[in-house]
Amino acid sequence: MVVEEMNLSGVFLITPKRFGDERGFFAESWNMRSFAERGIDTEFVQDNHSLSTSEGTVRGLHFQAPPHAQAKLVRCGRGRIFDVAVDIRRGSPTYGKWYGVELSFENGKQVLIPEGFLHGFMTLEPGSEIIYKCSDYYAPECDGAVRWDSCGIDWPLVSHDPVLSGKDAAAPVFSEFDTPFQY
Ligand SMILES: Cc1cn([C@H]2C[C@H](O)[C@@H](COP(=O)(O)OP(=O)(O)O[C@H]3O[C@H](C)C(=O)[C@H](O)[C@H]3O)O2)c(=O)[nH]c1=O
Repeated sequence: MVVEEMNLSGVFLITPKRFGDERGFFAESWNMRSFAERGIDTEFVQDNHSLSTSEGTVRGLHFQAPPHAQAKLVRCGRGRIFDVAVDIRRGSPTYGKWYGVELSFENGKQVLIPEGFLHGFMTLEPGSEIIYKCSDYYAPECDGAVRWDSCGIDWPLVSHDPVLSGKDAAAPVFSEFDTPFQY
């Protein structure tokens, strides 16, 4: 397993080892002990799985506010996505900075996004699925969102306007957003 810390402190790119043979491959997608040995000791309590049927679907940018803030360990089980994290911890030296990476079934990469970050992604192929672990349970009363196109993110170009949920289309822009997180 290769673990790299990204330019946003606390955001890690993880590439589990794949054991290939004539049947295909095997990989440990998460192992608490192996991750802790590499400095990632986040405890997860919920696993999520979403399918986006269209290329150019954007889900995000979302967060859960304290006391139910979530760290997430995100991987792409089918297809390809551009996954993004944005630092929204007031007082952070990287406040408002974003990090994006392509996650795919092919590259098997995962991204660890700490509490205090927005998370979102754009699908780059139809039928893309993400599977991601969360460090706290779903708490709709703490759910929050910022408009996907208001943080200066260099999203990949797709051939049409993004497919968005009503919630995401109506989310506030970053400049009008009052973060609940303190660095
Ligand atoms: C997140 C969540 C949702 N739901 C229910 C609530 C809705 O009835 C339905 C769809 O929820 P939503 O439209 O919020 O799903 P996404 O737009 O994929 O939201 C997620 O997408 C971004 C990328 C994230 O990082 C978050 O985990 C999450 O906000 O699932 C649950 O029952 N449990 C949950 O943990």
